[in-house]
Formats: sequence, structure tokens, C-alpha cells
Amino acid sequence: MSELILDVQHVSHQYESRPVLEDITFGLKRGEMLGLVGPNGSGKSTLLKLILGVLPLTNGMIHWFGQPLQKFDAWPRIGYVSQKANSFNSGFPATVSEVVMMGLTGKLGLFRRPGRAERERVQLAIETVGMGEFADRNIGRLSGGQQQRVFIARALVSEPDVLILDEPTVGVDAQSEEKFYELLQRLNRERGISMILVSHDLGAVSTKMHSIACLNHKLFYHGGAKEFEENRTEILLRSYGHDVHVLHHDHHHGH
Ligand SMILES: Nc1ncnc2c1ncn2[C@@H]1O[C@H](COP(=O)(O)OP(=O)(O)OP(=O)(O)O)[C@@H](O)[C@H]1O
Repeated sequence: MSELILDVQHVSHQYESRPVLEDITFGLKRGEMLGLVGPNGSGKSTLLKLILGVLPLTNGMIHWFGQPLQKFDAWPRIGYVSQKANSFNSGFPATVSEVVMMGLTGKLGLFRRPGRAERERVQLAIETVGMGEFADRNIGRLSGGQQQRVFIARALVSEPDVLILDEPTVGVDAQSEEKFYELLQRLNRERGISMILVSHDLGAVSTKMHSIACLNHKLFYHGGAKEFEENRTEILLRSYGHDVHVLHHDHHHGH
């Protein structure tokens, strides 16, 4: 059996006295691509914040690579790409290389100048996401889809075992979105990078991810993407309270 790299056990969370997450239990295996879905306000971002140690854990247990979250300190093993990543405007004064270099500041310390080895790693990460020719371009002058690839490069530069992506394709056109999923699948296949991807696009996650966790304060489903797709109407009725019209882009299926 493959190693459980993330283990979430009986996690609950409330803001003030309002419960947002109730008794959440699931895991992520090495090499797994997990899609986290759920309606607006269902607690997806809250769950990510708990997993990333941004919010204090008050109920339940979280282990990363077998270590309790409270003791875990190998954060460079976990790459995070936030929802608000594609918000740079055209005036933002940083090049693609500089933005990707920021992914190393945790390792470098904020004021140490990067050496040749670091610059090579940055260049490699930029090439991995297919943005090699844009390395010296101002980040604000790229499209949303291109910016999102740069944020993947920034997350990759510390050579993580896991990527956590919070709605990475919001505001990205369908063609760039398809290429973005291809990139994620390649990183998974060639480097064995595990992923948790939060998305509203049920059609995309159920075809691109291996497994699905469906959240609405409680976990209503956790299992294979194929089984999710086969029982989608019933799962969504239970969790969302109604069936959700799922948009299947033609290009997702190549017909
Ligand atoms: N810091 C906070 N203080 C109080 N309530 C909060 C806070 N952050 C989120 N909430 C509330 O908790 C609930 C869950 O929010 P959360 O952002 O985790 O949901 P989500 O599933 O990520 O939503 P969306 O899909 O809209 O991003 C929402 O009702 C939200 O208003």
C-alpha cells in the first residue's frame, strides 16, 4: 500500500461559535491527485488553512509525512498556489524569474543573494512549466493562464512532494485550463508529485483527478473519481442539496 503522506483525522473547526468543519477524516497517498469540491462557503479554504498550519488546529489530528502538524517543519516539501495568485496587474515591478526566485526565499533567507545554483534551479522550474522564453518578461504583462504557470514554477522551485492548489484555473480561458491540467498530470506522472486541488469545476476534477473529496461542512464523499462520476447525482443531492449542472467542455474529452 502506498504511503499516506497526509492524514487528517476527526478535524473540526469553528469561527467564534459557528461550526464550519465537522469531523473531517481523509488522507492523501503518495502520488495521488485529490480534487476537493464543495459549494461556496462549505469550508474548503478553512480546511486548506488547517492543513497548511495557517489556522490553529483545535479539534482532531493532522499528520504530514507521519509527523504531527504541531511538530512538522519541512514546509518546503509542500508547495502552495493560492486562489489569488493571478492578481498581478500590469504595473507589478517583477520579472518571471524574480517571482519564481521568491519560492526559494524560505531556503535562502530574505537577504542572501541567490547564487548560480539557485538561478539554475529557477530557470529549470520556469522551463518545466513551459515559460522559458518569458523568464525576463514582467509578470503583469502575461495572461492569467501564463501567470498561473509561473506560480506553479514558484511552488516547484523548492522541489516539493506535494502541491496544494486553491482554484488555480479561475479566470483562465478553456484552452489554457486544459494545458494547465496537462502540466499537473505531467508533474504527477514524471515526478510523482501528489496534489490537492480545490475546484468548483466538477466536470474537470472528476476527469483529471484520481480521487474526490466532497465537502459541505461535513465530508459527504471521499473515494475514487470514477465512482464519484458514476454516483454524482446522488452524492450532490446529499451534499449540495440539489444536482449541479456540470459543464463538460468538449476539449476535456477531445470530441
Ligand atoms: N476568518 C473568518 N471568520 C469568520 N468566518 C469565516 C472566516 N473565514 C471564513 N468564514 C466563514 O466560514 C465559512 C467557510 O468558509 P471557507 O472560505 O472555508 O469556504 P469555501 O468553501 O472555501 O468557500 P468558497 O468556495 O466560496 O471559497 C463561510 O461561511 C465563511 O463566511
